[in-house]
Amino acid sequence: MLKILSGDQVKELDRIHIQNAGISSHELMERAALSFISWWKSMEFPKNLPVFVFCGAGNNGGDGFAIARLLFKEGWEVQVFRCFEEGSVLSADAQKNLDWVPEGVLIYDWKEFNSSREGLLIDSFLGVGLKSPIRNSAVPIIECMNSFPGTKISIDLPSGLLADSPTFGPRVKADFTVTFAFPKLALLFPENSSFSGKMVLADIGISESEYASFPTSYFFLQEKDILSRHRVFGQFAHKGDFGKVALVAGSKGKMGAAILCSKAALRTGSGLVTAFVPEDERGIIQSAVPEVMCEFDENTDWNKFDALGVGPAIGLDKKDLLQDILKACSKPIVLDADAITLIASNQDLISLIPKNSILTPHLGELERLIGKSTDHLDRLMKVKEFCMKWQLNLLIKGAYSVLSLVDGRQLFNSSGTQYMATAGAGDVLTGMLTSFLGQGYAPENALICGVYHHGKAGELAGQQNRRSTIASDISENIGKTYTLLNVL
Ligand SMILES: NC(=O)C1=CN([C@@H]2O[C@H](COP(=O)(O)OP(=O)(O)OC[C@H]3O[C@@H](n4cnc5c(N)ncnc54)[C@H](O)[C@@H]3O)[C@@H](O)[C@H]2O)[C@@H](O)CC1
Ligand SMILES: Nc1ncnc2c1ncn2[C@@H]1O[C@H](COP(=O)(O)OP(=O)(O)O)[C@@H](O)[C@H]1O
Ligand SMILES: [K+]
Repeated sequence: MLKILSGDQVKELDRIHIQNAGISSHELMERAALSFISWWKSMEFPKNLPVFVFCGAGNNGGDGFAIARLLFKEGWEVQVFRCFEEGSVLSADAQKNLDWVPEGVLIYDWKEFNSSREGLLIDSFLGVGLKSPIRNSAVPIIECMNSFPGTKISIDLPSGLLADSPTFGPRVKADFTVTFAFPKLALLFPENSSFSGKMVLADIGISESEYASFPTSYFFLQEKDILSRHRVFGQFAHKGDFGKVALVAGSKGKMGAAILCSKAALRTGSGLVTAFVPEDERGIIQSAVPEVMCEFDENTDWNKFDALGVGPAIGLDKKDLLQDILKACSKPIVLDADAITLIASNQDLISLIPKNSILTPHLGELERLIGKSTDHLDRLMKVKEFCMKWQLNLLIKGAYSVLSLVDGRQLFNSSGTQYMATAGAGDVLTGMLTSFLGQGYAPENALICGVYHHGKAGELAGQQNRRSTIASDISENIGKTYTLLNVL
């Protein structure tokens, strides 16, 4: 799994790679520029537009000079805007790339930029080299770039954004950020999304083994990490092997939650799914999902199930039931929605939750559970502490959902789309996670597979339906994610 390093560790990573690959730092910069160009080509920007490249004096600027040269070679009209005084000392690789800027590319001072011209703007002013809030002299340069209404693409980081700590000063508001080697932590924070735009990860040929010596608790979960986490079932498998799960969900007026999570559990592959619902409401779910069985007796033996998912729309009057379930269960379970709100307001319940269980709060539920956070970094630290203290897994839901594990690792999920921000998407996830647990997956693998496939199913649903996507569409696409990832 790809490690997310801090901005400070980039130089050391480069040094290791340069040594291993037997290339120069300048060649590595060229690779970064070439990787950017291959993304650029995939975007099919209109060729009649000129490209304005803002370059700083460090290696981020060096990337910009190299990109300017390569785009010019591809036939684009390119202009470079210098974000430093003429005669300044540049980093060695930036100077070399400045020297290589072809004659057809005109170089101007940033103050000469006319922001009302149509074009495409590339921001390679400041990258991970920025360690403190930007100097006053740099503020107008960022304001100048932000005054440009067209598409802005930041290289590695939007200039002004600190790589891994909260930023308060001005920063470029990019439409895209093409970041090299690994996602810089700040690009994954919700509060920075209006600055980073869409993040694009550009490979520059550094292998994961070269990250081995770096300590970090942050990881980026990608498609290549998923298949090996799945269990393989043989030709003679029977429905018992695929697990018997129960979902405690739904209440009068909110039976949809029970339908969504039970159906998602079936679609994820559970052999037998029981919905534990109010008896008076059973007709709704039994006609909507005939494959699902129902139970109503609160004194049932909860341990007869291979896995339990508890919480979607059960109502906040179900504290006693929740407490009974937590006391009775010996195996890890999935807790979502109202179950989390109940636990948040009855914190003595936390110690009853079976170790290694999975909690899936959205930001509102999380705040009820662990209190307010000043920013996402603070939130990550608080959640990590919570998970390690109680030996629980917790998912912070949203774009780049964070899978916070019992041992302190925090994995940022790369699948998903804004079209999943729709009622019941979380209920579908609860069904999926419960299903994987019931199929005998270790909680960590159930969480990884559940969250990744949920996001992928959401992407497929979103491609077909865009903003008309509803939670049922996510469920209907779970099967396609198995085909896509070649899960048997
Ligand atoms: N492995 C990688 O990730 C690679 C990274 N490369 C690039 O190299 C960049 C890092 O380069 P550098 O370490 O030279 O750093 P940067 O180019 O990000 O920043 C250094 C520049 O920032 C200015 N600066 C520093 N603090 C400032 C402040 N408080 N206010 C205003 N200006 C300030 C300095 O004067 C200097 O001009 C990356 O972001 C990336 O773009 C690529 O060239 C090659 C491979
Ligand atoms: N912008 C987004 N990008 C990616 N995933 C998202 C986004 N918004 C929501 N999601 C996902 O959709 C699900 C929503 O869950 P939740 O908020 O519990 O919804 P509900 O309570 O309506 O079921 C989560 O898995 C979340 O990660
Ligand atoms: K930049």
